[in-house]
Amino acid sequence: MDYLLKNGRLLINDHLQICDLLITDGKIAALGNDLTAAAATTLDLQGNFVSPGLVDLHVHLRDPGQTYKETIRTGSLAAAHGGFTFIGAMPNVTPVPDNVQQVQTMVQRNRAEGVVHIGQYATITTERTGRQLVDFPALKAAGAFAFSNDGSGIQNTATMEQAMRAVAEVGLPLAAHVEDDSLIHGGVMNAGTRAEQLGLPGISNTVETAQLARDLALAQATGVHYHVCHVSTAESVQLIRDAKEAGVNVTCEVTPHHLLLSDQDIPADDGNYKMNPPLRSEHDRQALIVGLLDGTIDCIATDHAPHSDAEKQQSMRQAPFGIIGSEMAFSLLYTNFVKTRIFTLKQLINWLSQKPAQIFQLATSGQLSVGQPADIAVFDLDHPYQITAVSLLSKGHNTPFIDTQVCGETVYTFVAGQIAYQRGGTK
Ligand SMILES: NC(=O)N[C@@H](CC(=O)O)C(=O)O
Ligand SMILES: [Zn+2]
Ligand SMILES: [Zn+2]
Repeated sequence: MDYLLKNGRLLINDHLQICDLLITDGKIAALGNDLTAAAATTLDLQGNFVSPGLVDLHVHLRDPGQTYKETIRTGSLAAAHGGFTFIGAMPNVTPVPDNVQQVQTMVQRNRAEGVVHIGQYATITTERTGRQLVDFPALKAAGAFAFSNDGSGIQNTATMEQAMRAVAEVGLPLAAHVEDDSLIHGGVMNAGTRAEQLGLPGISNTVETAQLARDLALAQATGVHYHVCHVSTAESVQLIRDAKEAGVNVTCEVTPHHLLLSDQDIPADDGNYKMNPPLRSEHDRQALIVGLLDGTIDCIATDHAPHSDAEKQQSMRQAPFGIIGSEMAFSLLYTNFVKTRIFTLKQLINWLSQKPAQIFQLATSGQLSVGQPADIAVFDLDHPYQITAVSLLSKGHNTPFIDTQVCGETVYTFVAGQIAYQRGGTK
């Protein structure tokens, strides 16, 4: 079906301006005022904001293996609910996409069962453990869009060095979860005064930065496109800033929760505040904001990590790491950073759309221009709404942001010109 979107507001020359947008054959066919198209279905957007579809380089779909937590279907519906039209699916699923057949299976299933575009990560090592590298060229040919062992760091330096050399050859990004296992000591939240008050074991910043420093040296030597997942500390931002200045081919992402919360916001021993990396200090949080604003941090990715209610209702000592993020990322960031004038709307959309698409060289451009695929999100910037558990399309409800009042509700998400989500539509 073709659509004529009337009276939306688009960012044109840094300003929101009323503009119509015509979608035909899955592409943006025209932009302008007073467009008409007899054959298209007309939708009056009533001044709502028309954005390029958002791009999330980091989600966990749990399928196959843990489909009680999420499936390709529910995870992609959650993404569409948040205005995302492309997501990168992490490979910490069972069976592991570490071989040609499983990567091909995942690529086919993502296409058949997902309601948004899905890029499939293959692992770096077999079974996402040990030192046995995957067959990088074969997995690229099988359809992997990048490589990652997300969920764990690569502990052995020689393994990482060889992986980087091989991934540099195939020309895809290597997305690293940086975490030195020998420094964790059973920590479950950020080390510091809040962990001491709560009597919980802490995770130091060096768990992340020690391995990051190692990796940056290896990235410089190998020339690989090294992408750092969920950067969380001030020291990491500085290391990446220095590396970029030295010409290292490094990019990185930050999550909404690390931008929004610090460990001081953890009210009690509550599993919904447990994620990896943990919520850090206020000093770290401020450094992440500065890092985004000065270009050290390239983009925002949710690290959507669904778990069951029963798993997350436990103490932080027992609950698994991770919180959901797809469905509230834009609203939370818009409300807390754009409405408060810390970010402009243009900056936020750049970090959530154009920039991630550009650094991973995706087919989706993150831009609204004639001829581009019609991957589009429409947001209501003006009317506040409440994030509620019942409104979520994810199987997971594990987020500290339930019952938060925000603006920026998704009204429509179009993927390749078709409606993937619409407000008030059926589940
Ligand atoms: N972020 C998390 O706390 N958890 C992720 C793994 C990961 O992103 O490292 C998960 O798969 O649950
Ligand atoms: Zn991770
Ligand atoms: Zn993750």
